[in-house]
Amino acid sequence: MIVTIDGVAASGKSSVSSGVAQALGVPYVSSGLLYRAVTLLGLNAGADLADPSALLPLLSAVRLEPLASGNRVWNADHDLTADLHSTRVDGGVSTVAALPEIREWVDAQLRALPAPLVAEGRDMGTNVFPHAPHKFYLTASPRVRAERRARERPEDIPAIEAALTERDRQDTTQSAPAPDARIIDTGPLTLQGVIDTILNDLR
Ligand SMILES: Nc1ncnc2c1ncn2[C@@H]1O[C@H](COP(=O)(O)OP(=O)(O)OP(=O)(O)O)[C@@H](O)[C@H]1O
Ligand SMILES: Nc1ccn([C@@H]2O[C@H](COP(=O)(O)O)[C@@H](O)[C@H]2O)c(=O)n1
Repeated sequence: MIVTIDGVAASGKSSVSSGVAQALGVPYVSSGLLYRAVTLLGLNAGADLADPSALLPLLSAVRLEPLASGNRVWNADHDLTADLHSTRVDGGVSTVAALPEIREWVDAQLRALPAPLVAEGRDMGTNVFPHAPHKFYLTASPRVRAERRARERPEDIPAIEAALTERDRQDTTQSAPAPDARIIDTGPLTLQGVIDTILNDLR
């Protein structure tokens, strides 16, 4: 069984997926972490983030470890996870994610993972696991999402909102909801409310 949870930046995908996965007793995978890892390694290597031939050689030892409690991304024996959610990575990840060769590499990592699984990202329900029986798509207004993100990163809310809106724009190509996905506006809901909405659907 595979559950896909897609949505725009900071819509709650990771937090909701973690809660759903823990309730189901299965792992969840945050596909965005793989794109973030490619971006971080590219930045650290001084590589052109638009050049797949500069990025792919950096990925030979990268692997994602999906756990019900959270994901970890390793480069050989170096845990990258703590460095993946930063404004620096946010600024380059959409450029990396636009590369077909990188999307192909990420998709292969994801499809190699065993079911059952909760998979979150932008295109889990449309491209990576199109035959998943349960698909959800999370939305919320840019301002709501910025206010939520501001609680994690002490930055100016209008600046966060502008950055999220720009990332949404750059991600448009891969971010459309699957036609058979249930769309959930998370704005009026608490985090637990979104998790419960999905769990009730799965019963
Ligand atoms: N329904 C909700 N109500 C209140 N806070 C929420 C809700 N959903 C998520 N949050 C909070 O919003 C923040 C962003 O959530 P999360 O990181 O899960 O989003 P995301 O879609 O995975 O983000 P990104 O796309 O950047 O990876 C977190 O602090 C999370 O706890
Ligand atoms: N399935 C996906 C997941 C992510 N991306 C790109 O990665 C960026 C970071 O994703 P988060 O979920 O951690 O915000 C995102 O902005 C996309 O550029 C993707 O293309 N496909």
